[in-house]
Amino acid sequence: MTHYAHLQVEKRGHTAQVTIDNPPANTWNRASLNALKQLVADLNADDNIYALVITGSGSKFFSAGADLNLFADGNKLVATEMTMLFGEAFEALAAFRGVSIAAINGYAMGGGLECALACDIRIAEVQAQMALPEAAVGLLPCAGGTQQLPWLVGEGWAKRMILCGERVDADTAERIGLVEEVVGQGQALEAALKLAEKVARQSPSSVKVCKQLVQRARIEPPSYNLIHEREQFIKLFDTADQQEGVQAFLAKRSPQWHNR
Ligand SMILES: C/C=C/C(=O)SCCNC(=O)CCNC(=O)[C@H](O)C(C)(C)COP(=O)(O)OP(=O)(O)OC[C@H]1O[C@@H](n2cnc3c(N)ncnc32)[C@H](O)[C@@H]1OP(=O)(O)O
Repeated sequence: MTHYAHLQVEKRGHTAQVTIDNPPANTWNRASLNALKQLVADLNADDNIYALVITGSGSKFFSAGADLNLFADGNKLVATEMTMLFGEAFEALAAFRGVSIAAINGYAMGGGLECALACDIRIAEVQAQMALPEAAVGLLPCAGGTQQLPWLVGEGWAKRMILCGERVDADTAERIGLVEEVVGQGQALEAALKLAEKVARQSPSSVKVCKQLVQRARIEPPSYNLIHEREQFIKLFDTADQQEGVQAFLAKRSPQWHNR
């Protein structure tokens, strides 16, 4: 299997289990961001993969964000390169064809939280802590944080986190809509994999289009999207999965998806 720098990848059925593995804090650097971009491209090309679960290695960090050593000498070329790499990697993750689930097993800080924000669903362990603390070190969240966070938690909480450096615990994160589920210590991965199994019971053709429709709701007005929704519904009838889904239901059997 291809080597992905600082990422462990294991395919389990229809799910790709991805572990950010860059001790001690699972920080992001050039190699791991390039690897994530390549990995998502490879998973998009694998018809057997319907879901991606991403977590951090060890029990303390999901990811502490960018490796701050990269920004120590004020090099603008490095800043430009890193913000491009973050953007490309996390935009690729957000556009993943299937469903992405962040299993937040510890600190998710800065670019670590932004990685989770690029996923469709977030599950946090009870001891996890989340923050966008870039302003505390003279930076700003440049991997989607200023745009994604307010969408999920509203402008007030986003400003508390981005402008005041507030760190939220898992229960607060659930209350404000930053994560959808809180589980016990050491249980995020298992919970995420279970949810991924539910994804595998849905038609991958439907899931792909539904995800795009939901994401479009952020940028296009409902008047336009409602028309688009109807068009996409009709287009699904070109897929083998549509035929299979309805026929399996009527025949009282489990569907066998084709991903086309
Ligand atoms: C576009 C994206 C931009 C960004 O992401 S900018 C970076 C944003 N992230 C941060 O600012 C988080 C920085 N880290 C922390 O604040 C702390 O960590 C925590 C609160 C998360 C945990 O604190 P504690 O329990 O005291 O652990 P520890 O000793 O600070 O961390 C263990 C080792 O990990 C290194 N480390 C942690 N975060 C980073 C980082 N972001 N870049 C480089 N190294 C990091 C530390 O230095 C240390 O290392 P050693 O054991 O050698 O002393």
